[in-house]
Parts: sequence; C-alpha cells; structure tokens
Amino acid sequence: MRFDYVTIFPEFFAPLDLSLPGKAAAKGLVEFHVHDLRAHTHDRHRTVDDTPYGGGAGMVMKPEPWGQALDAVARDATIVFTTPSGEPFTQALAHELSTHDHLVLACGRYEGIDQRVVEHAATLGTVREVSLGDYVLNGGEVAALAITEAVVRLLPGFMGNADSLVEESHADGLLEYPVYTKPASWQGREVPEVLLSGDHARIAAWRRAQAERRTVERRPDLLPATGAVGALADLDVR
Ligand SMILES: Oc1ccccc1-c1ccno1
Repeated sequence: MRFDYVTIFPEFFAPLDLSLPGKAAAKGLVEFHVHDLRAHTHDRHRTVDDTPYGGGAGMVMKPEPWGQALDAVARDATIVFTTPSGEPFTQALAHELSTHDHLVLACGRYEGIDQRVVEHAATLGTVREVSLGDYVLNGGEVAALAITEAVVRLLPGFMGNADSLVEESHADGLLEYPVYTKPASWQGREVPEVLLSGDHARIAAWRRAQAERRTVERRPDLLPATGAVGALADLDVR
C-alpha cells in the first residue's frame, strides 16, 4: 500500500519513520512519499494562498499548485482531503481505506483549499473529504497522520497478534471493556473477581456487559448500529 502526502509542512511527516508505520514500511507493507506543495509553485515567494473571493477573513489555498501536485501523484488513487467539513473518520472508514492500494492525503491549511481542486481531483481518482472530528485544527497534517496509523494497523501482516484487532473499541460497534493486569490488588483496589475466576464464559459475558454499559454511558449514538439496545435492559455488570 502506497501513501502520498501533499503538504506545506513536509517535516510534519517525519514521525512516519517511527513506531508502527515505520515498522510497516520496514516490513514492505507500506511506502510513504511526502511532497512539498511549494515545489509546485513558480513565483519567487513560492505562493500557495491568496485572499478569498467574496471577502472574509483568512486566506484560501490557490488551485494551481494543488492541481500540479495532484496531477503528479494522484492518478487512479483514492484522494483524501482532510477537512473539518468532511465525512466523519470512523473505524469502518479506516477498514474501507485499508483495502485501497494507493491513498493520497491532501493536507489543507488556512481557510481551506479552492473547491475547484476537489473537483479536479475527482477527474484523477476517487475523492473522499474526511474529518477527524468536530473541532478545528490549523491544518490537515495531524488528521492525515491519525488516518495513516488507523489504516496501517489494519493491514494484513502488520499487527503481530491480529486477535487484538477483534476486541478493540469500535471493532464490534461498542466501546472496549475495562482491562486489568497484575498486581491483583493495588492501593486497596482489587481486580474484579470474575477476571480471576478462570470461567471463560462468565468473563466473556462480563466483558460484553461492561462494553455495553460504557457505550450506553459515553456513546449512546453508537447503539442503534450494534443492536445491543435490547440487551441493556437486563445488564448485569457485577
Ligand atoms: O481543522 C482542520 C483544518 C484543516 C484540515 C483539516 C482539519 C480537520 C479538523 C478535523 N478534521 O480535520
């Protein structure tokens, strides 16, 4: 799987050589290519932005550098524009993107990228406008790194123990249950007895109930998708 990044801050992607993405690259599972948008400017000041038509505060990213950059790297790719006005990035979308061979992460700044760039990108490949969440960042680079990590860890052969992917939060539409490890007693706080019982059926039931309770308490918006609403009436999380 190939990832291309178009950004005015290429140094933002230095962490890709570290940790999980770095190991995936070393395993030959992925390759990362970072492109400086300013390499596609032709004026002395390497200009990438200008004032918005229609007025308003801030600056808009000019179409010409983006058009040239995407023409160079994005043909037949899935082009992901990270933007606060995009579709929510979810575990389901991470899974979907992990099945694509070539992702181009287009990292906007300022008040955004001229909309005609998105239209042009759709003539090159498949366009997705994706938001990390309902908040505002200074640019799309942080979102691009988060999307990269969420996608790369789903690639076959990447996670040493693929079983761990099954029980993660959102893997089954629920939040993850609470986890414990040694010591069994810490500062007078005990590990729930059920987890020490060796009764795997009871442990599984307790974990499911805990995951459902957490989801009801913290993310009720997820419940219709899981069909777990009916089971919540008789939750037994002792
Ligand atoms: O706030 C942003 C600014 C630029 C590019 C992306 C974002 C963003 C915010 C949330 N997800 O993406």
